[in-house]
Amino acid sequence: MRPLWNLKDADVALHAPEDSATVLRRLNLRIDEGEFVAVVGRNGSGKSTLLRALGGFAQVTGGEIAVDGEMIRGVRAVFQNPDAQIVGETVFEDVSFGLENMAVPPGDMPGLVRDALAMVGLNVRGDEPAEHLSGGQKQLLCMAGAIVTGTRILLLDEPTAMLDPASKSALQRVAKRLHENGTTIVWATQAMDEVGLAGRVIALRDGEVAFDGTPERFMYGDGGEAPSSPCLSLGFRHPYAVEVAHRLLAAGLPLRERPVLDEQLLKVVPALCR
Ligand SMILES: Nc1ncnc2c1ncn2[C@@H]1O[C@H](COP(=O)(O)OP(=O)(O)OP(=O)(O)O)[C@@H](O)[C@H]1O
Repeated sequence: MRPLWNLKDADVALHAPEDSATVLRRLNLRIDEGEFVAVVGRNGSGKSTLLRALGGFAQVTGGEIAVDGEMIRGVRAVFQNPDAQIVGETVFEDVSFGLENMAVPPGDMPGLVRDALAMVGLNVRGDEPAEHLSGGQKQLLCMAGAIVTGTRILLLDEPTAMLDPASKSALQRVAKRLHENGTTIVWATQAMDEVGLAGRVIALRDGEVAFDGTPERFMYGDGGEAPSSPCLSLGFRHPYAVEVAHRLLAAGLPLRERPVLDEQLLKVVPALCR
């Protein structure tokens, strides 16, 4: 696969080297086109800084970061604080901002904006002032503004943090669909129940990579039977499906798969009864 980012011994600081301490140290990571990567870690571990570095918004102060410049040009990011990203006065103005930059004909914009709003499940009028939206609705608005451009690379920083369960599921489905259509997604999260959406987990601890592997290995470790895992070592709890599976394994039941998502657990358990 085509590498989009290749970090070699990269140190990353938030601002110019002279006024900011290094946040990420000696990162060695390669992320390829088409990957869906979950970036996890406790508060302050450096998830947002990594996304900023990938988006070109943070300083690489040591080592190197090689990027596929042509692909990266279209990258779209949704960061944690939606208020800092909303640029339009109304919903329509905000979502269409990226289209204006791409010189999309004005006549095409209403349909594209409508589709993006429907896709993220934000049911508000186009002329609604953006400042009237709730925190979660603003998060969905930013997501609509990111996907309306048809971007092939999405950087999402805890995009479901402010969402109710239905909106959270809807946004996860959107990400899944975009990924199936080839979009590269880097998704920072603290919600262990969404780690299984990704094909790869990068866990950060104190600015360093503490784990890089599949969601299954993150939740079950290398042995699979013991109730310990990189997930627990990093201070997180197993999501429901993993907790149940660990208990079934501890009870001696022969699970053929290692579920990470609830829907995977729902397939594994009936197989035990056959
Ligand atoms: N604007 C800033 N100025 C100075 N230090 C900052 C700034 N933003 C973040 N930091 C520091 O950089 C480190 C990493 O922060 P970062 O936001 O990348 O972590 P995070 O894993 O995304 O955290 P969270 O889960 O709380 O969002 C922390 O030690 C934090 O204090």
